[in-house]
Amino acid sequence: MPKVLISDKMDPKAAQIFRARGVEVDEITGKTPEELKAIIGQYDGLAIRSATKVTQEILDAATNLKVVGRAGIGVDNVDIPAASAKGVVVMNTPFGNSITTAEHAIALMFALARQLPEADASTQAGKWEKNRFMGVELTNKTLGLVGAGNIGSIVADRARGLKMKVVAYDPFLTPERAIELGIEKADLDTLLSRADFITLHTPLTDQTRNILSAENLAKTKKGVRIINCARGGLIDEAALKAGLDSGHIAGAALDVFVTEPAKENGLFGTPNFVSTPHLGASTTEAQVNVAIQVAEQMADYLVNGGVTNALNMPSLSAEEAPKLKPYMALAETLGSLIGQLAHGPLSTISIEVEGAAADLNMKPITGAVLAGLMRVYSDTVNMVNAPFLARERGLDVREVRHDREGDYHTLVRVTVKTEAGERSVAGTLFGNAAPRLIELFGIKVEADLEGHMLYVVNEDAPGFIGRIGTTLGEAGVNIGTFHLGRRSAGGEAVLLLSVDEPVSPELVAKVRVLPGVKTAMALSF
Ligand SMILES: NC(=O)c1ccc[n+]([C@@H]2O[C@H](COP(=O)([O-])OP(=O)(O)OC[C@H]3O[C@@H](n4cnc5c(N)ncnc54)[C@H](O)[C@@H]3O)[C@@H](O)[C@H]2O)c1
Ligand SMILES: O=C(O)CC[C@@H](O)C(=O)O
Repeated sequence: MPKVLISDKMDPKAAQIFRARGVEVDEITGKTPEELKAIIGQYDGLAIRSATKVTQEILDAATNLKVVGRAGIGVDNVDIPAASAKGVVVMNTPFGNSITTAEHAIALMFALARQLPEADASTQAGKWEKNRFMGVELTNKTLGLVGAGNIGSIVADRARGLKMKVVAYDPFLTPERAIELGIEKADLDTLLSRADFITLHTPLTDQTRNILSAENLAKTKKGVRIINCARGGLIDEAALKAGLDSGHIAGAALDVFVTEPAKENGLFGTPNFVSTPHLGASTTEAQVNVAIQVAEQMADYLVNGGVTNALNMPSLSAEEAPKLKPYMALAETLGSLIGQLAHGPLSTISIEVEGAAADLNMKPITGAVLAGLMRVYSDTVNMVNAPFLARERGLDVREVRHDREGDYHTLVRVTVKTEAGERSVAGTLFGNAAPRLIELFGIKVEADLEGHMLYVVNEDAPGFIGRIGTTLGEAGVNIGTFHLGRRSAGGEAVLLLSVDEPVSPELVAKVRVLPGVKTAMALSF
C-alpha cells in the first residue's frame, strides 16, 4: 500500500481521500528540514503547502518518493529540476484557490481606496478622524493588470463588475482572449503610465523579478495604488517604500514578501501601507478545494498511474492510464532492447506509432521508450526523469504518428541513429495486452522479451541451431523459448533465446566463436 506524508497544515479532507483510495497517510506538520530528512525515506508521496521546502537534500533522502503534491499553485518551495532528475513527479492544484486569491486582491484594492485598516485602527483608538480618511472611488478608474492568467482574469472580471477599465500587460495574452475578457491589452510602459491601481498576478520568474523596479515605479502615475497577491520579489520593496514616503505612490498592499515569513520588513509602519501574511489562498472554500484536488491527484498517480497537473511530466488521465499501461510496457521493452543492442552514442531517436497506438496520448509512450533506453546507463531512470536525461545527453527525440493501417492492429517502432547507421525495432500487443517484438533491425522475428535472453546474429546455414543448442546444453543452460528470423534464405539470421539464468560472459564468448556467428550478446529485461 503506498504511503503519503502530509507535512503542512491541510484540510482533513485530504487525509480522508487518501485513506478512501487505499493510500496510507501520516500527518506530521512543523518538522525541521533535518527531522523531515530523517523520516522522508518511508514515503511514496509528500503532500505540502508552502511551508515545507522540498530541497535537493530532502529529495536525496527520499529514496521511495514518487510524487510531491502542492495543495496550491506556486511551487517555488520545490526544487523541480532536482525532483525531475530523481524521477519524482511534482503536481500542483492550479485552479482550487484562484477565486479566493482574486477576491483577496479586490479586498486589498478596497482597503487601499478607503484606507480601511488605518481608519479601523484610528476609530478603535477613539479618535473619530472623519476628515483624515478621504478615499477614492473605484468606478471609472483604470486597473493595470500585470498577468492575465487564472487569477488575473478573475480579478479583471470582478473589476469590470465594479465599472473599472482594465488594461492588461501579459505577453501571452492573445488579442482574442483580451476581447473575451473585455480588457485592453497593452505594453508595460502604457499600463504603468495609465493605471490608477496596479495589481500583480504573474509567477516569479527571471522575467518578472522586480517587474515593479525603481525605474518602472517612476513611470507610474502620481497617486497610483499597488497590490501584490502573487509573489514577493515582483516589487522592489525598497523602491516601493521610497515611493510611498515621497507621496508619489498613494498606497500599497502586499500579501507576499521577498522574505517570508515577513516578521520584520522595511515597509512595516509606512503610512498607506497595508499588509496580510500571505493570506491570498486562505479561505475555507479554497483550502477544501486544494486539499481534495491534491489528494485525488496524488492517489490517482500512486494507485493507477494517472497524472494530472504535473509540472514535470505530461498529463495522463486515470481513464487513459489502464489503456496505456500495456503500451508503456511494450515501449519500455523496445527502448531497453534498442538501448542494449545499439552501440556507441545515439544522436536521434524516433518513436513511431500506428494502428490503435496512433489514437493514444503519445507522451507517456515516448517517456517509457526513453526510460527503457536510458536504464542501460542508469538504474534510477524512470518516465519522469528519462526525457530530462535524454535532453542532457543531446538526444534528439522525434515522435511520429501514422494514420496508415499496417499489418498489425497496433504497432510501436523505435529507431535510433548511431555512428554505424540507423537501427530499428518494432513491437505490437498480443491480445491487446502482451508486448511482443515483431521486427528487429529489419528482420521479422516474433518474440516475447522477458527475463534473460541470448541474442545471436548468424549466417543462415544448416546445422547452426544444433550447434547452439549443444553449446548451451554443455554450459548447463536451459532454453525456455526460441525465436528465429532471417532476412532471406541463406542470408543473415537472428536468434533470440530465453534462458532461465543470466547468460554469462564466458558463454557469450563461446557462442561468438561458433562457425557462422556474426555477433552474440546477453540481454535482460
Ligand atoms: N497570495 C497567495 O496566496 C496566492 C495564491 C494563489 C496563487 N498565487 C500566485 O499568484 C500568481 C498567479 O497565479 P495564476 O494561477 O493566475 O497563474 P497563471 O499561470 O494562471 O497566470 C500567470 C500569468 O502570468 C503571465 N506572465 C508570465 N510571465 C509574464 C511576464 N513576464 N509579464 C507579464 N505576465 C506574465 C502568464 O502569461 C500568465 O497568464 C502566481 O505567482 C501564484 O503563485 C498567490
Ligand atoms: O498555501 C498557501 O497558503 C499559499 C498558496 C499560494 O501561495 C499558492 O501559490 O497557491
